[in-house]
Amino acid sequence: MYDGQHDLPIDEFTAEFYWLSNFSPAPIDYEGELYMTVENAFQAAKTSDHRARALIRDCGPDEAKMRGLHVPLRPDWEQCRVAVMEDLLDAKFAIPALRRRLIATGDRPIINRNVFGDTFWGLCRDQGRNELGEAIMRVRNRIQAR
Ligand SMILES: Nc1nc(O)c(N)c(N[C@@H]2O[C@H](COP(=O)(O)O)[C@@H](O)[C@H]2O)n1
Repeated sequence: MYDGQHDLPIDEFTAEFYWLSNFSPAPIDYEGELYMTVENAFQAAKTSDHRARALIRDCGPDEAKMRGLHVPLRPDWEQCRVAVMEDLLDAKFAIPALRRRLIATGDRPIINRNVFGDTFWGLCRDQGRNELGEAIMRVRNRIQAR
């Protein structure tokens, strides 16, 4: 039966779609260390400083986001950050329960709409690249193609 939603964009990573947020629980391995969310792993990936990584690993995702602002950035970060994000999302959506949820979104556009001005990873006031949403959709495409 048509549920009226199959082609509607998912455009907020809140409430029933909070699991799409990088801040939602998703234990993943990054370079041999366990991180409890994509956000923690992503912020740690910005740096090769082991002490900074450890501090980012052992806190919540909001704190990790803050701590990631102050790490010594690896020199190639601008060039590799989208690929790093996509690798972490591959790991997140390899978790069976999350993979099932992602598959259930079918072909719905996924848009990281936000109010905090992030026009790289999302859309703010209808402006932006939505790199996070695009990366999640590429992960979904790969899963669906298997
Ligand atoms: N909660 C939150 N506040 C902001 O101000 C943000 N820009 C975001 N975006 C998320 O932050 C991650 C990327 O971090 P960098 O800006 O590259 O350091 C990514 O998870 C975005 O979705 N979130």
